[in-house]
Amino acid sequence: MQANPTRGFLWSDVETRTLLTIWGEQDIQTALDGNFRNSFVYRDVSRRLGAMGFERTPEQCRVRIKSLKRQYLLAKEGNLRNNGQYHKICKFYDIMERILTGPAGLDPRELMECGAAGEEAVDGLEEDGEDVQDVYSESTGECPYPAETEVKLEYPTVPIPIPVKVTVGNSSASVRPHTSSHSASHSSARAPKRPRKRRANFPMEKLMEQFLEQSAQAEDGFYRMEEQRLQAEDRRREAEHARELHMLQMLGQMFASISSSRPGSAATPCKTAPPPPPPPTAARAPVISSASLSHTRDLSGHLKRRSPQTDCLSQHTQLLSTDPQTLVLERYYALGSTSHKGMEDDILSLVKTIIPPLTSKKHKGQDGRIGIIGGCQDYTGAPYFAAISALKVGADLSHVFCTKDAATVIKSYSPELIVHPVLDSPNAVEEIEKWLPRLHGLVVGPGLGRDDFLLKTAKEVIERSKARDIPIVIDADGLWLVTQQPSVIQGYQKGILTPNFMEFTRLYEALHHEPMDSSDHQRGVLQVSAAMGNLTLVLKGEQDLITDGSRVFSCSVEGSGRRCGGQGDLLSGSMGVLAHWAHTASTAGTVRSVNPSVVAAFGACSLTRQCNSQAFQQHGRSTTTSDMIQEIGSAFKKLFES
Ligand SMILES: NC(=O)C1=CN([C@@H]2O[C@H](COP(=O)(O)OP(=O)(O)OC[C@H]3O[C@@H](n4cnc5c(N)ncnc54)[C@H](OP(=O)(O)O)[C@@H]3O)[C@@H](O)[C@H]2O)[C@@H](O)CC1
Ligand SMILES: Nc1ncnc2c1ncn2[C@@H]1O[C@H](COP(=O)(O)OP(=O)(O)OP(=O)(O)O)[C@@H](O)[C@H]1O
Repeated sequence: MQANPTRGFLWSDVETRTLLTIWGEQDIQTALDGNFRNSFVYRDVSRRLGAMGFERTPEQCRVRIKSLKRQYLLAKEGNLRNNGQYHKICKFYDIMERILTGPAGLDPRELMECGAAGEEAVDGLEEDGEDVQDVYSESTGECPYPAETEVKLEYPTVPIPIPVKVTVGNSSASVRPHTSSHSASHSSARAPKRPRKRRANFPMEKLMEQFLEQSAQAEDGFYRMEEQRLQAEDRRREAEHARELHMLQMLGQMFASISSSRPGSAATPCKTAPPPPPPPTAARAPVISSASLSHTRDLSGHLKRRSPQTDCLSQHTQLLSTDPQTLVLERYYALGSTSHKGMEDDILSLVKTIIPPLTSKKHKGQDGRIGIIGGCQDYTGAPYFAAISALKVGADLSHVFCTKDAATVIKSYSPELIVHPVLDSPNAVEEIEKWLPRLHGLVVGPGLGRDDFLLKTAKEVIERSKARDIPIVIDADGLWLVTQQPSVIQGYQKGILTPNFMEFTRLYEALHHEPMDSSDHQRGVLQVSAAMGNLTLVLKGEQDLITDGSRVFSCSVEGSGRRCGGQGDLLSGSMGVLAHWAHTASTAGTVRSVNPSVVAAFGACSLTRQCNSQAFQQHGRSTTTSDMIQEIGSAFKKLFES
């Protein structure tokens, strides 16, 4: 996804260039040309800009263009006079020049003669005070270049000062550059009429030029200060986050040492998972001294061969680790996948570190925009469950890309969802791709169905999302697609598969061409993950088994005996958000030595099970997925915010 580094009113160069490219398009220029009511055109500009990954309101686009035009006109003036300073005044001079003087563009002389106010008029919108020229021309009704305006006065012959009022914000200044008698006598004395004065000699123009230059400098200065303020704010937040992380790490160390000193804990027979086959791709962030590695360092630092038995001792060696996160996870592996309250608490504390703080400094969208690919005539509930769960977990916006006939139904379930009826349209991929730059996470499969065309579309969307480095959770019918064509997601480190037992069996058999040994799920998940290029995999069931091919984590937060359709959709929708948060935290260095996809998967499994438990306490046998969704808020708080 194209990052938008701009904040608030600051425009980055790349954003400005994108805006100019859009604004310079023939249809936009034609629509603007001579049109006084142009708000609809800027709505289109804003929409196109959005599609390129930059969120700006139509008004922001309009004001920015005005500002650029003002700089361009000023620079043009300088350029005409060959003082060579034009590029200093207008950074985007060349682009503006190309647009405004190109075959479809406006004649810049025309702009200079008449000012830009006409073209920039907008339905019912007030001027913003930014464009001094426009304000000037509006307040005086004159062209902003007074040298080009002939002033003809016949009476009186005594000198009368002509005040020129320049209004900026609340301040105004009266400038008396010349007197009427002076100009009147000059104009009447001349025969034949003198050619137009050179504008450079006209004091009013100089004044205006100076004024505009100063205002451009002030504007730049303001943006610079604002940028610095925001950077300082970022640094403060990062420091705060690092402090919190440090506290958590200390807690992790405490847990580790308590557990290792617990009588008999080191002697607990270890249920070790067998080492997985070597991963097909050079994998991920190092998961140090994993039990799956064939070597480890002993106390004296020598490399020695490791047997499965020595894994039982890893609780001791891990205490030497300098990285508390590694230390915590290492212990889980040593304990195998049996449910262990301490283990779950510890890994939940890692999940806590990826959750973005809620602050008033953020704007809508920053905590996540999630897309669900699914929803067809037969299945409208599944995509709804996934999308609403993403919102309830904390995503800011949730999009559903479904077939036409499913769209109205899904919309009617919830006004909170943004529903695109595009999945079965002939240009579905292009329609969806337009939104990809704005999405932070994708969930493919809930209610997708198995229609060939829809699966082909889903495949193409996965490919394009991978190219944009978007975390992708694949569930339900998306897994059907993966079973047919594993390469679609193989080796993609931001991919997570969430099969139920049935889906897992299909996948296993497709990859290994032999029946699965259903007595050893741990071995099975390690094999499938490794065959998929160390993809993160969640086998849902009585315990959810989570692996990235190097170790297996088990989530057995207490749920209930109630199974009903849609629980898996709640899981995949919430995982979409957590995956985005986890990868963001990983990029920021908050999650180290841990596969962020695994952290996200563990968080989503815990949350789903907690929701199930809470809903069951209230509704018992009649618990449905909707009841579980109602519990997301309090379950999240209980698990991750207490
Ligand atoms: N409200 C909605 O709109 C919902 C729509 N949904 C959507 O439906 C679509 C198809 O999904 P799916 O899960 O029904 O299809 P699939 O994987 O072929 O399973 C078929 C058969 O497999 C079996 N089976 C399943 N789980 C098993 C297990 N753990 N262990 C053992 N066996 C197991 C079981 O066989 P049975 O018990 O009947 O013999 C089951 O009948 C998909 O798009 C999904 O998103 C759902 O999200 C629900 C809510
Ligand atoms: N036997 C079980 N005991 C406890 N919890 C379970 C059990 N099976 C599933 N779950 C919980 O339900 C979640 C969803 O698993 P499930 O097998 O229902 O997925 P699914 O079949 O893909 O769901 P969907 O109906 O949405 O397609 C799991 O992550 C787990 O939390």
